[in-house]
Amino acid sequence: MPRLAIKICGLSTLDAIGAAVRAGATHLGFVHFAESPRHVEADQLRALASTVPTHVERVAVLVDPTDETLAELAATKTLTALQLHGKESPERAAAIAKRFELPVWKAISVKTRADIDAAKAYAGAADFLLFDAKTPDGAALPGGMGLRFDWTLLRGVPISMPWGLSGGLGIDNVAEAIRITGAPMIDVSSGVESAPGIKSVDKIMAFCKAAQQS
Ligand SMILES: O=C(O)c1ccccc1NCC(=O)[C@H](O)[C@H](O)COP(=O)(O)O
Repeated sequence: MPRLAIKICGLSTLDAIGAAVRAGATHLGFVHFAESPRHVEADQLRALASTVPTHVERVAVLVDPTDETLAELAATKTLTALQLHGKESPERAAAIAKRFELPVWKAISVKTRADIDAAKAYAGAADFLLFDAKTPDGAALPGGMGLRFDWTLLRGVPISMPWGLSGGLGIDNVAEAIRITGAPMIDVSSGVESAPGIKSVDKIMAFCKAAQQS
């Protein structure tokens, strides 16, 4: 595993996947949430994820998924993790991990230090925490909106499990975000797009380069 893990999220084309892999992304994210401009159906996810080299992780991004949805995605046999981006409780996260036998990532919506502290409840229930910006009440999506939180909130916070930073990252701020937070893993979606849901090969390359050089 490289010093810094990089997840490019919301992929829906072979071109963008190829660029992310060539640029050194360690994780690729596939959003399965109908309201998202990045939504991919299970069949599309299977077709896309099956082209990804096995050394690159394939993460499905879901919002309060039912067991039926999870079963459909798990049946693609292409995933290496499930990212829960809704209001899933620690108990629900643990139940999903047990039933579907895949590592579970829990997205933690952050606005205040209390949100970060509350993430401790997922120790032993989830395998990975992804700190992302809290989207406003009534927002169309719980993620992928290019919003950032105050990164200094993470300074000096002991986090006892694997974790990553997300929310509003882009080519021009990713180095600063890593410097402030010490994040071992970073995740980006809209920061490498030319329009909502449209990934830019050039931006993916530039983002990974900026992160790797930080
Ligand atoms: O990206 C989406 O459309 C999405 C929809 C529903 C739930 C989560 C979603 N994205 C989750 C991610 O992992 C994003 O990469 C993360 O929120 C950061 O997004 P951005 O601020 O656009 O880089």
